[in-house]
Amino acid sequence: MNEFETIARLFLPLTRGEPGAFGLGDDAAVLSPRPGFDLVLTKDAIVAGVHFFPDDPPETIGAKLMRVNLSDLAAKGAVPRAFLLAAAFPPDAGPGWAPAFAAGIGADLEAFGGALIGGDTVSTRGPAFFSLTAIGEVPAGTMIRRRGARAGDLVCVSGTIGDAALHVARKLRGRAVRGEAHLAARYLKPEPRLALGQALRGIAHAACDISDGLVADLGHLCTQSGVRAVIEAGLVPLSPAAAASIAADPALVETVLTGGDDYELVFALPPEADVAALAAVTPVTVIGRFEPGQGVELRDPSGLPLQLTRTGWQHPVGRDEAGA
Ligand SMILES: Nc1ncnc2c1ncn2[C@@H]1O[C@H](COP(=O)(O)OP(=O)(O)OP(=O)(O)O)[C@@H](O)[C@H]1O
Ligand SMILES: Cc1ncc(C[n+]2csc(CCOP(=O)(O)O)c2C)c(N)n1
Ligand SMILES: [Mg+2]
Ligand SMILES: [Mg+2]
Ligand SMILES: [Mg+2]
Repeated sequence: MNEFETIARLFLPLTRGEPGAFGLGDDAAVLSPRPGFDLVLTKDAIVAGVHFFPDDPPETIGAKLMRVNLSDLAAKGAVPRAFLLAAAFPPDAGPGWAPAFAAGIGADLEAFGGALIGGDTVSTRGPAFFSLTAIGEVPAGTMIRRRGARAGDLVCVSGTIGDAALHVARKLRGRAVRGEAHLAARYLKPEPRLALGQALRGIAHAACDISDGLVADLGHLCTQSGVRAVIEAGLVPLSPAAAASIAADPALVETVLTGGDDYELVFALPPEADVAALAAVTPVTVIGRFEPGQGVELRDPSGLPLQLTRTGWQHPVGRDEAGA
C-alpha cells in the first residue's frame, strides 16, 4: 500500500465522522472547544527498540501509542476528543503490519472516545517511530496540574506498579519473573485511568501519570509543587505476579519502583478526601504523605530509608547510551 492508499484505507475510517477532519483531504484540521471548556494538549512518541519490542504485535503497538497518550489526558482529568498521528512505518513490515497497527488505534478510539483528525505518513530507513498529539477537554480552568500538592496531603497511586518494568527486565536482562503472561499484558496494553482522572477534577491537588517510574514521576510532581513526598515501599500496590517476582528475587523491588511504563496515576489528595469513593471507580492506594521540603523519600517496612541507584527512565539526548 502506498502513502495515499494507507491514509484512505486505514486512517480515514478512524476519523469516525468528525467534520473538522475534512475526510483527511485538507492540509489541516479544525477543532473548536465547546463553550466553557479548555482543550488539553499532549504528545508522546514511541520508537521500536526503545518503547516497544519490534516483534510486539502491531495491534498492541497501535494500542500502546493510544494509551500512553490517553494516560497523560487521564492525569489531567481530560476527556479524549481528537488525535493527530505521525507514523514512520518500519521498512521491512509485511503487508498486514500497518492495517493491524491501525486496527489497534481504531479499537481504542471506540473504547475510549475521540477521533483521528489528521497526521502524517512517512517512511524511514531507521526504526519504526509513531507519535500522537492527543487533544482532550476539561471544563474551563479545571485541568489537574502537577503543581498543587500541599504538605499533609496523601500520596495516592492507581492500579498496581511495576508489572511492565518486570516484563522489560525479563526480556532485556533475562531476569526471572513470575506471572509472565500478566506482566506482558500490562506492558503491551496499559490501562489509561480516564474515569479516575475525571473523578479527581476538583478533588486532587495535583496529579501525574507514571511513565518514567513511580519515584521519578512522583519526584516531578514534588518539584512542581514545592513539597517532599515520603512513601512506604511496603504500601506500593503490587499485582500477584509482581509480588511473587519480588518474593523470589528481592532486588527486583528497584525495578518495580523505578522501571516505569506503568501508565498509572500518582496524585495528591487532601487528607479528608473520600478515598473509598474514588476506589469504587478504580483501585486507589495511599502510599505515603507529602511534607514540607523537597524530593522523594522511600521507607522500608521497618521505617528506614531505602536507597535506590536510580529514580526512573531518562532518554540519553546528544550523548551515547553509556552516558559519556
Ligand atoms: N521536544 C519537546 N518540545 C517541547 N516540549 C517538550 C518536549 N519534550 C517534552 N516537552 C514538555 O516537557 C514536559 C515534560 O515532558 P515529559 O515527556 O517528561 O512528560 P510526559 O509526557 O508526561 O512523560 P513521558 O514522556 O515520560 O510519558 C511536558 O510539559 C512536555 O510537553
Ligand atoms: C523495548 C523497551 N525497552 C525499554 C523500555 C522502557 N522504557 C522505555 S522509554 C520509557 C519511559 C517512557 O517513555 P517516554 O519518557 O519516552 O514517554 C521506559 C520505561 C520499553 N518500554 N521497551
Ligand atoms: Mg512525554
Ligand atoms: Mg505524563
Ligand atoms: Mg519520560
